[in-house]
Amino acid sequence: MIVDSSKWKHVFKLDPDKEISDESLDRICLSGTDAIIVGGSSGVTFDNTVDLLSRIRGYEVPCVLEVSDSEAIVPGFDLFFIPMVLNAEDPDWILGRHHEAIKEYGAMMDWNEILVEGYVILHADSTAAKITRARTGLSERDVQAYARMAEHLLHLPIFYIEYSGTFGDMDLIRSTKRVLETTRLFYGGGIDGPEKARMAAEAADTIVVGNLIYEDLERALETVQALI
Ligand SMILES: CC(C)=CCC/C(C)=C/CC/C(C)=C/CC/C(C)=C/CC/C(C)=C/CC/C(C)=C/CC/C(C)=C/COP(=O)(O)OP(=O)(O)O
Ligand SMILES: O=P(O)(O)OC[C@@H](O)CO
Ligand SMILES: [Mg+2]
Repeated sequence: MIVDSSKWKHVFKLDPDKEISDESLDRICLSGTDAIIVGGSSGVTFDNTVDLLSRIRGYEVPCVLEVSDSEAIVPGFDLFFIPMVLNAEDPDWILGRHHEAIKEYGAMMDWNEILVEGYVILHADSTAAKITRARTGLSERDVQAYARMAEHLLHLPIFYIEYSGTFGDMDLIRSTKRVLETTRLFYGGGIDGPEKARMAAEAADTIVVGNLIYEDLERALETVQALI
């Protein structure tokens, strides 16, 4: 069965490069979140991804692999999200790596399971920004233009504003959402509890909670309840 991500309001992002106990994972998977995304910008390997998938697979929650390294593509997820970093200065992260991966896996890919995310990375100090050499000093009009490109030029299902590690500008998220019609707006970055979860959920379609899982599990779980 193909999972439908178009109604998700809250997702947790688990990093295969970080440790999580069975008890914490159990609470995350049973929290009522709409889905778990498995992904990270560094240290993601085939082995640590298989390990995390096999532990999440015991639960019913939909589970997505957000591919950041073609050596760590593991079959068996419900969906695969493929980031395309629209504001990357290094074109490798827009289409280069994707071309290499499709050369290798193209013949065996089930395209119905694959969703491309148009990413705009805005936190200059994040690993993702450094790796991709993201142009982070963008104006509101720049970001809106990327959103329109994602929707109308590229027909992408997801536009992802990534502030990984810091809480972003909610006015920018709101004004970007206004220019999107069908493409879903994902927001991630610095959600450190229910208050910010609510603020972000009012501005974006789907919010992503990552680091907080590893920093304060109780508050991470409260971000799910905050949206109910
Ligand atoms: C049968 C079978 C094997 C089927 C699989 C088929 C399949 C899914 C094929 C995929 C084909 C494909 C097109 C793959 C893409 C390959 C690839 C490497 C693309 C590049 C992705 C990319 C742009 C990565 C850059 C980094 C990035 C944007 C990562 C996204 C996640 C992110 C930002 C996480 C935040 O990370 P965190 O760890 O929290 O770090 P910081 O806060 O420090 O930034
Ligand atoms: O880790 P945080 O800052 O919550 O960010 C979530 C997600 O957008 C990371 O890709
Ligand atoms: Mg993280």
